Amino acid sequence: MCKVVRFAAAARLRRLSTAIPGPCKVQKRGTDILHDPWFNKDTGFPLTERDRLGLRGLLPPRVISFEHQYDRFMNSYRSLEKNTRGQSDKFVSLSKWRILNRLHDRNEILYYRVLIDNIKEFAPIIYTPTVGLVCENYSGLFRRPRGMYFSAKDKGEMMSMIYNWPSDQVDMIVLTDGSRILGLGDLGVQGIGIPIGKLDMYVAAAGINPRKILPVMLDVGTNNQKLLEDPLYLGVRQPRWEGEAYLSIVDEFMEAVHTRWPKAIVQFEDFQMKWAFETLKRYRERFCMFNDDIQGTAGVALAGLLGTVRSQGRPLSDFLKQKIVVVGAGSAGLGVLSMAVQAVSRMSGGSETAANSQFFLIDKDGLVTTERSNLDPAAVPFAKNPRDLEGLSEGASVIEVVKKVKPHVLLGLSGVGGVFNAEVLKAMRESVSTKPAIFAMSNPTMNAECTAIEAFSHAGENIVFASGSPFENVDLGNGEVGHVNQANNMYLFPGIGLGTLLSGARHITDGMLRAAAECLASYMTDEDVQKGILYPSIDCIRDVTAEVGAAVVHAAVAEKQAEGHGDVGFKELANMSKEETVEYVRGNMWYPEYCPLVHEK
Ligand SMILES: NC(=O)C1=CN([C@@H]2O[C@H](COP(=O)(O)OP(=O)(O)OC[C@H]3O[C@@H](n4cnc5c(N)ncnc54)[C@H](O)[C@@H]3O)[C@@H](O)[C@H]2O)C=CC1
Ligand SMILES: CC(=O)C(=O)O
Ligand SMILES: [Mg+2]
Repeated sequence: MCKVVRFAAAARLRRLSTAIPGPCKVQKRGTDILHDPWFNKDTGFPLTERDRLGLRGLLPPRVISFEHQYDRFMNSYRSLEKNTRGQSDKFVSLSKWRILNRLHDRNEILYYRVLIDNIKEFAPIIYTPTVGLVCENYSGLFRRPRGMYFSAKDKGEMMSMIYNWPSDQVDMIVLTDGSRILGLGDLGVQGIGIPIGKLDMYVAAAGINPRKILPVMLDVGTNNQKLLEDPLYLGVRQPRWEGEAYLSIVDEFMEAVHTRWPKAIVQFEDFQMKWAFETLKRYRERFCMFNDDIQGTAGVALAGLLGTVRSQGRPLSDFLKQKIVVVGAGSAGLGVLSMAVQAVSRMSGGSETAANSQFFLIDKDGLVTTERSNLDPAAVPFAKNPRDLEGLSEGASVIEVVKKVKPHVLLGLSGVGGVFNAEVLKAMRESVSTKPAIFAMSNPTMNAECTAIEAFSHAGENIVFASGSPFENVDLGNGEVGHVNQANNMYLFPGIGLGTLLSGARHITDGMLRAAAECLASYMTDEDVQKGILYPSIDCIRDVTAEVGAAVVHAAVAEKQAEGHGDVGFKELANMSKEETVEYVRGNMWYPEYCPLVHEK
């Protein structure tokens, strides 16, 4: 249950609301409006509006209400489900994505309404896992462009190109270079599906106005040979730019964006590790930006890790005693470790180096120690000194580490499906925890370190389980249910973005990110957490985002980062109580309703 009214119920209440939304100005007339998904209402244009906007005769005469249009769409969706029964999962998922995408291309208000009202059902289609399939097949699926594409060929042109985007105001940008799309690797230009999916989540969860979002692909080539040889491939056919050439392209993009929209927030998404860390360091003091894979994931994982302590019926201070094995030393795994180590050192009042002792890091070459040659600088703080290890050495395998350490938590961010095999999961039965936790956080589903069924059947029924992509709860066969949590950064990035926007902060600080994570960590009740439910249902995503957004606003005020937003200045923000801040954030969420269109020359 959400903290306030269940979101879906709230949405239904709004459907019944009789308040008429204010007018929207449109510079177009006639068919140009019907072809513009921002303004198109399909058969929903009232007759007076048809007269005013030159639409008479361009539509069938009957005016269909919004509710009726909504029901018609859902009926076609249900028919599609029925008609594709028995087909392959891939076929069914892509068919569902296509029907939603066609609506997105045609009528944004209706699209976002069905998305918001049915977020639990549609998130797995517009987001992980189906978005991964869409990216893999993007060149073949491509019908219409969405967002902007800046390529290596546009060097020197970006400052003017940015003005080709039709919206005067952009608040939220999600940017990728396609180099590490989920656990699917380098997908080049096809990775644009990720910014589109993430921004759909921004609209659904944070109520960012869809006219103020911008998905961006920075296409600097691809090292994916299969794509380079694919005649349908739509990206630049060249190996990826590297070094200074690469950075100069990203610099140019960031300058162009902030020249046109100085307050736009840029979320970096699915960059390969070296550029994820490098760009975060390069831009976080200069622009309002964050890296979701490093920072958003870290907060969601930390909230989950604190939840596992509560699930054992232990006080939070016991976090200092937890043994945690992280499998995957990439941008996500290292981001999680660095936030978790900071939390431990804050709780203990000790140094971050001392805090490291409870964490074990494993990458594709096994346990990471200081003996590793070519140790990545970002992993250095988490490398174990072999002197501190009893019976384990450099490169020890996952099973060796789990057997020896008997960790409270085994957390995967490796991008490799099945790494938590039956042997590893069975070894977790010897965990020192009363509720061993398995976090298989890699996406999409095929890349999860294990499935939910595997986890409950091999590691035991008393585990806590979380995955990055959704799995069904597991029937344990004894009348009990093994609860599946979705440990995905979607629980935080919308609130980080919205809170930053509404605070008017110029930068996203560690304190703002920490506030977001702590807010998520405290969202669930003790009763739920002790049942193994660490994260809220996705049905509550707007409510979660309102709380997280408010926590971010508060932190921005406390750190004197907030400059205010619109009519609400720093002083007003600083005078708001916690509840008032949540209401301020909630009240600024856009909600899809047809507005009366007024023609403006
Ligand atoms: N649930 C969530 O919210 C999030 C999930 N992810 C997922 O995490 C995965 C990794 O993302 P990044 O860290 O950005 O990737 P990355 O490519 O930067 O890092 C992958 C890491 O896994 C290690 N690895 C590869 N094979 C391994 C094996 N067999 N055993 C142990 N370690 C192995 C690599 O050495 C590397 O350290 C992806 O699947 C991504 O979808 C990423 C961000 C958020
Ligand atoms: C969820 C996410 O950001 C990822 O898998 O990369
Ligand atoms: Mg990502």
